[in-house]
Amino acid sequence: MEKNEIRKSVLGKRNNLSHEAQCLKSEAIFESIKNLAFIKETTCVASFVNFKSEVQTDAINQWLLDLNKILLLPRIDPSRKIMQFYQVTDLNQLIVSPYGIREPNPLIHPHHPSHAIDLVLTPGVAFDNSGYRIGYGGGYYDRLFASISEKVPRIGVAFAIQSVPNIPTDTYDQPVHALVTENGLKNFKTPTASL
Ligand SMILES: Nc1nc2c(c(=O)[nH]1)N(C=O)[C@@H](CNc1ccc(C(=O)N[C@@H](CCC(=O)O)C(=O)O)cc1)CN2
Ligand SMILES: Nc1ncnc2c1ncn2[C@@H]1O[C@H](COP(=O)(O)OP(=O)(O)OP(=O)(O)O)[C@@H](O)[C@H]1O
Repeated sequence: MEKNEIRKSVLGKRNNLSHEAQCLKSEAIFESIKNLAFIKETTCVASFVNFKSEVQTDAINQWLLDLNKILLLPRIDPSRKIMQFYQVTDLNQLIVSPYGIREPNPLIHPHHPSHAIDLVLTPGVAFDNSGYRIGYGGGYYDRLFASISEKVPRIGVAFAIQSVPNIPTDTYDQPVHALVTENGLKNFKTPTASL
């Protein structure tokens, strides 16, 4: 299947999860993330704010804040095709962007350089058995991963129904090192992954 077909098919399945199933699965994913021992060693975590039928991340983000992590959330500039991270300390201060994602407000949230990130919790539409991912098609995470060290752990956060056997790859595609779903954490055999 081509990327676009996979994107459509997985989004169809994800949109079909009941609200209750989404909540329960998101809670299970949060529990798995809490059990990741190496999070203790991180200072600066790039996370995301769920939109549409994605895994709900507010509880995860609040937990990171409660642990005194530097929490970075993304904001995109679609005309320049760039994504930047801002430090957020209060999730109530996010503002809704024109395409409907809650994002940091650059007027009050400090911009943070991406080289300071030491863990990336990564959204996605589909992930395959090697860690390759399909997102919403902007290439924002591919560009982020190309610009930071490969040693920085990148963990996909998704429902198990978003796992697919194989995604066709282009030269710019960047895999995640692991995927956390409601069934737990799965590590991929990537050259630099060591979780
Ligand atoms: N929760 C979350 N935040 C995220 C991402 C994500 O996947 N999930 N992103 C991951 O990159 C970035 C946002 N990426 C986006 C990419 C496309 C569209 C969008 O509205 N696309 C149009 C079609 C655009 C086109 O192809 O012309 C649409 O879906 O209608 C929105 C956000 C940063 N923040
Ligand atoms: N490192 C890069 N430099 C420049 N352009 C890139 C880079 N990586 C990806 N792109 C461009 O981004 C576009 C979208 O890529 P792709 O369809 O793989 O996005 P995606 O992984 O679904 O989206 P996202 O990462 O935003 O979730 C492609 O047209 C590609 O040319």
